[in-house]
Amino acid sequence: MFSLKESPTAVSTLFSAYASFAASMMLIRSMINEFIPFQIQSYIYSAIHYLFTPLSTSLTIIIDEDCGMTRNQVYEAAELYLRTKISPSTDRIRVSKTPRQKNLSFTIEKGEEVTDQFDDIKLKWRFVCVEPQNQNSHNTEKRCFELTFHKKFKERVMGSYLLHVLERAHQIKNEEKVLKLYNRDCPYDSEDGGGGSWGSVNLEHPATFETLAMDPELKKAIIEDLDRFVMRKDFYRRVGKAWKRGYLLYGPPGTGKSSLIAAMANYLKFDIYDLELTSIYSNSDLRRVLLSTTNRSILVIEDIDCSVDIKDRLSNDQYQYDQPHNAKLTLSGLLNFIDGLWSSCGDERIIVFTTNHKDRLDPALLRPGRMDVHINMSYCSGEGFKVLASNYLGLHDTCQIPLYQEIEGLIETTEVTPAQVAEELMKSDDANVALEALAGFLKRKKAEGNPVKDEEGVDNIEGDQGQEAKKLKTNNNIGRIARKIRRAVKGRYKR
Ligand SMILES: Nc1ncnc2c1ncn2[C@@H]1O[C@H](COP(=O)(O)OP(=O)(O)OP(=O)(O)O)[C@@H](O)[C@H]1O
Ligand SMILES: [Mg+2]
Repeated sequence: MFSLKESPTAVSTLFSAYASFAASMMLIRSMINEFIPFQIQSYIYSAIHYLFTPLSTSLTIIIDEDCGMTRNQVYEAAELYLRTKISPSTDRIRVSKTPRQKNLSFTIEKGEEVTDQFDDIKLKWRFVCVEPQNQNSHNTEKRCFELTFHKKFKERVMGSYLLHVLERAHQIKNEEKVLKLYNRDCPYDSEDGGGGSWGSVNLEHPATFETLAMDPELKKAIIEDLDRFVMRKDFYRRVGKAWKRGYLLYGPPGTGKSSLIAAMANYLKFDIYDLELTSIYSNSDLRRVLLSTTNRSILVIEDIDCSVDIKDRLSNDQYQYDQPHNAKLTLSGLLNFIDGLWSSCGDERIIVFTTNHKDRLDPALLRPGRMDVHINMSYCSGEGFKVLASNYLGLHDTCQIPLYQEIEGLIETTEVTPAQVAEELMKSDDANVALEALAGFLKRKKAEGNPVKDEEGVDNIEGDQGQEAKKLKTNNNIGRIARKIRRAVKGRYKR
């Protein structure tokens, strides 16, 4: 060992050795350029490069922005994923926001690196942009991500890690998605497309399954049904059915039918298309409107019993669809129409009909198998009141409130809708005052002689209508309906 300080002669020897090595390399290079054909030169250079470069232990995956004409989904996923990995050491960050995004989004700038850890694997991401060489060319810059890691983790990165990136990106996209409420009366929004027939506003309905006052069993059954539906892509494909599901929500006004639709949309992150059948004048119109709806959406037709006059308007259309000559398009015809369209071009579609009068519906619509799930949205129950008291007054521990127990008893025997209960609870921020108001309201209702439920929750209306009303209005029925739905759903998927 020697130190440079101690031995100036050693330094000069080192420099002269380096100078003669550099001179010989230049000589060899100029001889190669002079005497060896160009094609062979590149082989020689790559062989020299191979000999003098130490064997690399790392592997780099290139993820280009585009694959041919289409966007590379892995690139898109990486872009979203890396937003969550920006660390304090990152020097430059880009910020953006589109109308479809709830929050600002941050991305790394070109040349920046981000590190990640997946179990015991250390990974390094780099964002690379290559400017077009010719400034006048129409080519835009080429962008890609480089993902570098130790070679020994190749299998795990290619399999589990990249899948993890895709899944996480999907979650982020869902969390950030601004849901849209499409309506044909809303002003047309060019950014949202919709084939020119739908306008849209942001869906800002705050209803969620947590805030819905419903029988807990029924709520659970609906959530399970939705979960199963979205996970059954392969099932629908295998059995050759359109990947869609129909719900019929029925019950008196103010029982939460529209709120349930909003809760479903918020839960699934599906947009809502609110279709007024009265605004449709022909089959071709209907087809155009339906074709311009997107996948992962809920098509809602409210108050379907009030839309019966569609029969006459649709029957005059010159483009009769799947209908015998002179036949009128019925509600079931409309459903066949939708089925036909969606089995050829729609995925992950939910259709919801609502009505206050199930008894007025076309029997074809109520036939088993027509709408997949029938949900009775009924009057407020004790369980429903609990949810509303917690939502509106923040009441959780209610054992100490005698008035609360009294109200629970009154609600079980009086027909009040959740909307009416909510209105009373909003009368004061003081829980006691609000509960007083509600108790007074319930007592007045009872004294006014509103149909009162008997012990089994069946009211005392007589006659045929009464029979139907009994089914509609029975609070205690909800649990049974929930069990029925579960059984029906299980049976359906077993088959
Ligand atoms: N089950 C419920 N849970 C929580 N809030 C409810 C419920 N039902 C009604 N509400 C409250 O009452 C309001 C009206 O309810 P909603 O519009 O959902 O009723 P609806 O059944 O669709 O009525 P309609 O038959 O008139 O369309 C809601 O904005 C909500 O505040
Ligand atoms: Mg409604």
